[in-house]
Amino acid sequence: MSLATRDALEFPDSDRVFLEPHLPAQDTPQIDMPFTTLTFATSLDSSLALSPGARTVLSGPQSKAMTHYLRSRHDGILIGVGTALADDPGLNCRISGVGGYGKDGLDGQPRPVVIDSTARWDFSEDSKLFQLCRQGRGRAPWIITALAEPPAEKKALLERYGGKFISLQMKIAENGKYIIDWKALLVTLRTNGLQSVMIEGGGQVINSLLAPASMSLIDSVIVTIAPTWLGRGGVVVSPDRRFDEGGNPMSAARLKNVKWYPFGEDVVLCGQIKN
Ligand SMILES: NC(=O)C1=CN([C@@H]2O[C@H](COP(=O)(O)OP(=O)(O)OC[C@H]3O[C@@H](n4cnc5c(N)ncnc54)[C@H](O)[C@@H]3O)[C@@H](O)[C@H]2O)C=CC1
Ligand SMILES: Nc1nc(O)c(N)c(N[C@@H]2O[C@H](COP(=O)(O)O)[C@@H](O)[C@H]2O)n1
Repeated sequence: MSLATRDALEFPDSDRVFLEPHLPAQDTPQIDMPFTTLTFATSLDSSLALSPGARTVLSGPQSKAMTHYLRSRHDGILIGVGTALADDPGLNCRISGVGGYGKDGLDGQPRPVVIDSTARWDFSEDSKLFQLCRQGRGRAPWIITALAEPPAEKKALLERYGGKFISLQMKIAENGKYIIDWKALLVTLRTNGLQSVMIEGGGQVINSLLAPASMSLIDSVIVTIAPTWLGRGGVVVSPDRRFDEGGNPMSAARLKNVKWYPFGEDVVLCGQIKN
């Protein structure tokens, strides 16, 4: 076995079948917006991680391979800067047979996209993403920022690896935080060539995307549920509650066309957001 394939993950054809209806069609071009999949791994108490700074393994081996297969089926993979800071993630696809893992080029490798309104991610040549770029096993990130002029040094490093900053106008909330317009972001990603994007997290990204104004932009939801409780204090997926016309609380969002697939010790839930 060659060095290139020794650490590759296997995801058998038999496991791919159930995912197909939930994935972007391979031969249907997306015109204005990319196909958007919301996908993450959660605990039984809806936590993504033990704390905002903690890289936490939830997926078992089979669902981890599934996540990498999903990465191979999307042009882009989007996270918030909180995840970049906490995890120093690779955000590449390690399925056997994609570019860098048994094949030349970068075929099957998604474009990492990081929402970082104020360009606070202090990446360097040592960041995992850039190591993978040097090894021919991943693409350089696009960083979505509210700054019209991102820091020159970071810009130069990014561009050296084929990445870039994308400046996008963002509103500022009362608490001083930038708020992205999800539709504008997705249109921008499509304009930049991405036909499909998987949104992995973390908590702030998912909770804001599941707000009434943006949840309809999600085409597919694929969630891995791991048989563990992380306990209080974790990074929780729990969007703001909604209220009906009478002021009574109602669910924030609900899925339709739901399918559950046991996968190793985990269960994978697929569905679409109910409008
Ligand atoms: N289990 C899983 O599948 C995953 C777990 N995680 C975990 O999640 C944790 C990180 O989550 P969070 O701390 O919530 O950070 P996050 O990854 O959601 O990033 C938060 C930052 O992203 C930007 N951002 C997010 N939403 C925005 C919006 N609507 N408008 C403008 N900017 C926005 C802001 O700069 C914000 O500070 C990490 O511990 C990571 O390991 C992350 C992804 C997947
Ligand atoms: N699917 C899934 N299962 C878990 O248990 C996880 N902790 C995550 N986290 C996400 O994957 C990123 C790490 O990716 P690399 O392995 O470094 O490529 C991490 O940053 C989260 O986005 N996902």
